[in-house]
Amino acid sequence: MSVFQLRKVFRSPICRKTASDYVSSIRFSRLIHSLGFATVKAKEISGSQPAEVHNLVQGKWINSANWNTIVDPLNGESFIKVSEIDESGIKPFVESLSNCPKHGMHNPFKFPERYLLYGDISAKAGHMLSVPEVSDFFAKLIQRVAPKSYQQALGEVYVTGKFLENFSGDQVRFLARSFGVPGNHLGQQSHGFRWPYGPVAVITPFNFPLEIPVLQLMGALYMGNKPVLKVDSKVSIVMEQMLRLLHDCGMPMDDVDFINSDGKTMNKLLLEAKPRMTLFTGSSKVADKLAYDLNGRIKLEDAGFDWKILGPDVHEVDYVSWVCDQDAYACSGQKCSAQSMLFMHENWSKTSLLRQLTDLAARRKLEDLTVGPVLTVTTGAMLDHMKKLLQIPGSKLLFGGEELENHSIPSIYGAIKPTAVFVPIEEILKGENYELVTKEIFGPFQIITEYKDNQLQLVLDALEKMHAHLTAAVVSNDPLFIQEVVGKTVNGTTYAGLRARTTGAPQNHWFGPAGDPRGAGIGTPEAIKLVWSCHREVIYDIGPVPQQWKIPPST
Ligand SMILES: NC(=O)c1ccc[n+]([C@@H]2O[C@H](COP(=O)([O-])OP(=O)(O)OC[C@H]3O[C@@H](n4cnc5c(N)ncnc54)[C@H](O)[C@@H]3O)[C@@H](O)[C@H]2O)c1
Repeated sequence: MSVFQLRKVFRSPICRKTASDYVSSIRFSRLIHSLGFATVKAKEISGSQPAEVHNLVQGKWINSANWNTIVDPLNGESFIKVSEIDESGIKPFVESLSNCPKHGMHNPFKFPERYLLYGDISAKAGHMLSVPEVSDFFAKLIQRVAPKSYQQALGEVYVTGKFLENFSGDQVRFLARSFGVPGNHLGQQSHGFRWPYGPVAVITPFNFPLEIPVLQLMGALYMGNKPVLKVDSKVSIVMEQMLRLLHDCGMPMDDVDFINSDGKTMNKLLLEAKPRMTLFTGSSKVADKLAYDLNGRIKLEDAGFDWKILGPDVHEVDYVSWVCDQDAYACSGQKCSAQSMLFMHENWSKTSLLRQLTDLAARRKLEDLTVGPVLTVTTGAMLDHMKKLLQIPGSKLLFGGEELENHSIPSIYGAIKPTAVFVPIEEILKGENYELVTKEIFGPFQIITEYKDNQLQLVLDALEKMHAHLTAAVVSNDPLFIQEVVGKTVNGTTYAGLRARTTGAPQNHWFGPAGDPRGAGIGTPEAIKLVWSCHREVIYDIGPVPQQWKIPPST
């Protein structure tokens, strides 16, 4: 949008309204036409009525000649056609990013009205996601492409809506709050500002098709950047629809570019367009490649091998068993925060915990998607991994370890029952086993081990050797135990206390890895400021020069 157009928008009566005026004025019409933005019907997408996903660049929805067909993860039908840009088609995206200067679309000295615009857009979009018809639409659309239970999918929409509500009104401008420090003499003051990077890129994976891209994209926009967004094509239909909702809520068409492509094409786009910052959420392998290719101009939310320790104090076995089951197997274990390893104090082995974990896992079924397709690991790969683990002395299969029954999940995806393999703690630490045991299996799969009172150091040694430090849980109400474990570990999102869990990335607390200077965060004001802005100091020194001042000797 040009300066002229922007001024026109802000002189328009709509822009003089407050966000809440606007929300109330649209409430009635939204209830009737709340899906006016949508171009697909979540439930009706099928092999005979395939949906189409388009690209957005320089303010226009475009197609390429190249259509990637996505198969329904539940039955293998070709149900979505994604218009994918190949390497020959990236020019408009490169040009679009290049048109954004380093100082961004807005900053505290340029178009501050846009902070308010994004407060308004967030208010409207947050409201839209709270309309049952709209939240149901997104929950069902998420379920179609990243199958998970309705409650898990709706949870994703809820968190996204609450996040948007959090940044309504003046909250976007408060993100860019500056501070001042008095100087050494009259007229001098230093001011610290949050400054945008300008052209940026957001790359996100398949498992949270709405929450991760919306939270990161909006953070980028709030701070004044111009993002190009790339979501895994398997699920990009969700963000395509969400962008249409955001446009409906007042987001200027040319503020965000949206590209569907394979990883290689996106990599090329990044090398040519040279975004000043890239936020990558996905596997550590791609993360490390991009960190190298982009000379470190990147922030990462990468793999999670997340652990939970059950401390020596045993309480509320039913509750803790239920949380363990949810952490390991909700969304078929495809949360980056899923519990990958459970360290159980021997006191817990004497309780019904393991039996309850077995029973809770057995309740999960394909019909309600409490267990379902695994989108990045095949059944064969998961079962092979299990077989390798079972060769470790003392290891045993606790439950699962079989393919799901009566399913039509295509063989490119995985379909196994929730699985737990026990491996003795002493064996985990052995050099020849450690890498195998701590390999992230992005599916319903966990390792369980046991430690005795005098073996806590072995547990801490195992944690010290891990390379990913995303989430963790210390299940204990013993403050000295919590202190010992939290003090000797680094995970970025650590829950401590009886109700501790590993999963849970709501909008109200920081979520992200620690122990890596490239680590990003998501969700909170601190995460947005860290990832999407840099510090700029302006030192005002306006004088006056003292009377009688004379040129001093050189120093
Ligand atoms: N830390 C977090 O917050 C978080 C959140 C979700 C998922 N994850 C992690 O993501 C992984 C699962 O997702 P995945 O297997 O689909 O990840 P992935 O790394 O294969 O893909 C992630 C995204 O990167 C794109 N991509 C792939 N190669 C690329 C390249 N060379 N250049 C640019 N883009 C490229 C993909 O198309 C996709 O959109 C797991 O390891 C999981 O732990 C982490």
